[in-house]
Amino acid sequence: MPLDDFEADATELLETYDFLMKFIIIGEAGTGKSCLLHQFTHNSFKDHSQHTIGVEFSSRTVKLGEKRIKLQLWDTAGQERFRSVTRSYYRGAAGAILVYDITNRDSFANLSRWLSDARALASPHLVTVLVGNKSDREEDREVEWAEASRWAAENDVHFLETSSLTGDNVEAPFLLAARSILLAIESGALDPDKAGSGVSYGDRALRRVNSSSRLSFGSLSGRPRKPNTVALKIKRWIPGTRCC
Ligand SMILES: Nc1nc2c(ncn2[C@@H]2O[C@H](COP(=O)(O)OP(=O)(O)OP(=O)(O)O)[C@@H](O)[C@H]2O)c(=O)[nH]1
Repeated sequence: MPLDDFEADATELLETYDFLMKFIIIGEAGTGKSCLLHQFTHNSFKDHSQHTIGVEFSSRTVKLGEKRIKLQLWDTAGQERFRSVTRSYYRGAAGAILVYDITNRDSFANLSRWLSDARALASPHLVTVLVGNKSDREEDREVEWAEASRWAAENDVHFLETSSLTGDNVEAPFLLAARSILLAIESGALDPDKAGSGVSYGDRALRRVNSSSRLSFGSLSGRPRKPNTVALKIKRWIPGTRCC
């Protein structure tokens, strides 16, 4: 294959996706949200992490089965003084990664407040994963795994522990949330076409429609999309002539 073709293919693979999902990362200041996200997006520990000011954005595309999912990741500041700003980013989130620090009991005690805020403001189908971070500091543990697991079950959220320092389990919360959201789409509980769902169809899905005149999501969605939502007409206008 000529090098140019190969590069075009590689670029296309990197940039195309089936679904775009909005995620928020929330929880008390200092629990390791930014470091968790940095491990997930850069595969390394973020040295000398500073408090987040307001909100920071990053993204990563993951593969679940045949589906490519682009995750839009909004890392929010945990400090109280930014709360009104950060809350405004909850709107339309499909997934929430709710982080506490296993060595800090206060960060666990405040979880209910974070969760109720997120549920009030994000997508009605919000999928939440509770993350107990800093699992590498076992000797300083203040929150037992069993207690957190119980809280998660009572509040209907997924749960796992991670270490942003060692990288242990850092991909799991994001993949778990994305998978739950995909299942909700498949079951018909979540409609990506609906405003505020926190999910939208990606360019890969659209391109497949353009090339085959029908959408193929395999088992993910049996419902065909309206053709007029994907047809894009571009008319060329030459200066000096009448347009259209
Ligand atoms: N040992 C250990 N330290 C961690 C881990 N994750 C983060 N830290 C440390 O915890 C501190 C806070 O990390 P951040 O990622 O900045 O915390 P944050 O939740 O984003 O804080 P805000 O932006 O203020 O909300 C930093 O000193 C990190 O080095 C971890 O998994 N293990």
